[in-house]
Amino acid sequence: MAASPSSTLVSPPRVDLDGEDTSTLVRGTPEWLRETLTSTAGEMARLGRVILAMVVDSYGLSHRSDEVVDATDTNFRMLRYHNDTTRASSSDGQPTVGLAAHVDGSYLTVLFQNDVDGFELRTRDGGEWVRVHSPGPESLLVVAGQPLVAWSNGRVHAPVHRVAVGGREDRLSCGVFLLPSKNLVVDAPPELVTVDAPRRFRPFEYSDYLRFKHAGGNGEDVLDRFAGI
Ligand SMILES: O=C(O)CCC(=O)C(=O)O
Ligand SMILES: [Fe+2]
Repeated sequence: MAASPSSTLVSPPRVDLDGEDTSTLVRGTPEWLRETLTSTAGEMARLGRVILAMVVDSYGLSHRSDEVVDATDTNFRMLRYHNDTTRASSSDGQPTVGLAAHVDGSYLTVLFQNDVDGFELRTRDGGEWVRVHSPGPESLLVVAGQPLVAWSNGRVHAPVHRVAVGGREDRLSCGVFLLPSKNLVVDAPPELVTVDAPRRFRPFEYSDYLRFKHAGGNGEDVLDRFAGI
């Protein structure tokens, strides 16, 4: 059966890029690696912000992209999924899950993985898991999360995803989570609430959503339960 995520993750350091002192990003990490991590996380965060602005622009709201992008924070996280052959297959033929199915609580997540696949998306009808193959070391995966669903009044889809393990090597990944600022009120702009597309979510403070999500599990219905109208 599915292993608990914590048993396969090796001390994922959470890095607060917006902290006062970025040199404490990776305390206990050698200097040479610290610099690499800091610049990698910084570049991935920059890319995340550019993509978020592109999403806002794509709704004809370029005048709003600064206000959305400026009210964000970032987290950088590194994950290691052990290739544990004793748990590589289970009696019911289901893959071993290294990270349980969830929907992200970020606006966007920018992910990089080594060449060991394992990231899987659930199809929108909920019927099937689809493996996302990394096209190569120069590619990143960008995943939408629930705050973007709320901001876009339901236009953006935040996919349920998980990580399946059991390959020949450990899977390594790192990701930047582009989050609404903690006390930001996440709300769809008036342009996206129309007669044809009535309001789907009440405005909410991001920290309240996070508290609700952490208490209530990772189900894809979290946003609806918390703020659905
Ligand atoms: O490790 C991965 O590829 C996915 C990580 C992920 O989905 C998450 O941390 O939210
Ligand atoms: Fe995720």
